[in-house]
Amino acid sequence: MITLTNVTKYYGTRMAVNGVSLEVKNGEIFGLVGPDGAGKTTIIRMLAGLLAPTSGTLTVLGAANPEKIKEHLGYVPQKFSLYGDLTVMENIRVFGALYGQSAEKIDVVASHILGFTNLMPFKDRLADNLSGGMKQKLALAAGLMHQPQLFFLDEPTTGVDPVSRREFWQMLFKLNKEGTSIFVSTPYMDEAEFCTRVAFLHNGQIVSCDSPEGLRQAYPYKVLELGTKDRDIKEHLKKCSILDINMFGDKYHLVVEDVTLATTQIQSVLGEMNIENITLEEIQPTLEDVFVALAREVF
Ligand SMILES: Nc1ncnc2c1ncn2[C@@H]1O[C@H](COP(=O)(O)OP(=O)(O)OP(=O)(O)O)[C@@H](O)[C@H]1O
Repeated sequence: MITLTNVTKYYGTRMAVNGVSLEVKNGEIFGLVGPDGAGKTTIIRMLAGLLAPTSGTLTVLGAANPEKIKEHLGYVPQKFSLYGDLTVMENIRVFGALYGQSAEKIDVVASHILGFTNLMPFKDRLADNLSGGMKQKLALAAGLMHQPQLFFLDEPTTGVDPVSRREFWQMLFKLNKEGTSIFVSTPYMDEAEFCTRVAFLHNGQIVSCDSPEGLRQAYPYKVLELGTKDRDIKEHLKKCSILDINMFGDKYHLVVEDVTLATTQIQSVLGEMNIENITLEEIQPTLEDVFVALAREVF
């Protein structure tokens, strides 16, 4: 469905994408995950036919130039422009018309898509008056008006609240189940869990690419989760056999090689300091743990 072979992209002298090769299969929800500036937008724009690689080759739905098959591609850019002074339905109709569909077809597809995205009750609301999450849903709806086979979404949930993010992903699952392949970029590690496969991008390079389960299995360490109200924990645990300490919500994830040794050391240190009411248990590494470790190796 998508292949990239040794694709590099420069903007002037700045290298944004550095020798990326990957393959995405029909039916996937493929996630491109990485921090700001990693090169996610550049890759998506090349795949959507809006930018040409500086070197390397790519194919999308078998075409070497995605521009030629754009009627089969959907693309929701990071900053999607809706018409703020038009209603939800009017926006949808405009995007349908842009793709050259007849008025009758637009009405049929619009009803389906507004139902699908739960936007029907808001069809007469001005786009400017929608919440951030609803604006993103409208962007998705607009991008679906020509019923693409392959859908590119560039950070569709950035700046959207956690509940709306979940709803948005439910929609992507539904869309995928109906047969649309999805290529989505996100800076949120928790969203990587929702993808069939994930490529972690760092400084324009793919550092790792696998299923969430595969990425977790390749993780070479163990993770202990420590719950404590103490906020100087890094300082206290300096002498323990811990490779890295990262905060996750109100807990700490301690990266260790030997769970038994580290547990004994941590309990002893915290006991000596009279730090009480702690919880300490080994947990499955999250993808965030995996990516933090990968990023550390790269830095
Ligand atoms: N038009 C441009 N001219 C020059 N440099 C650019 C241009 N667009 C992007 N870059 C640079 O290329 C690199 C990759 O940018 P890109 O937008 O693809 O990353 P990203 O992962 O999508 O990040 P973000 O979420 O911040 O957009 C960055 O260093 C960025 O500053």
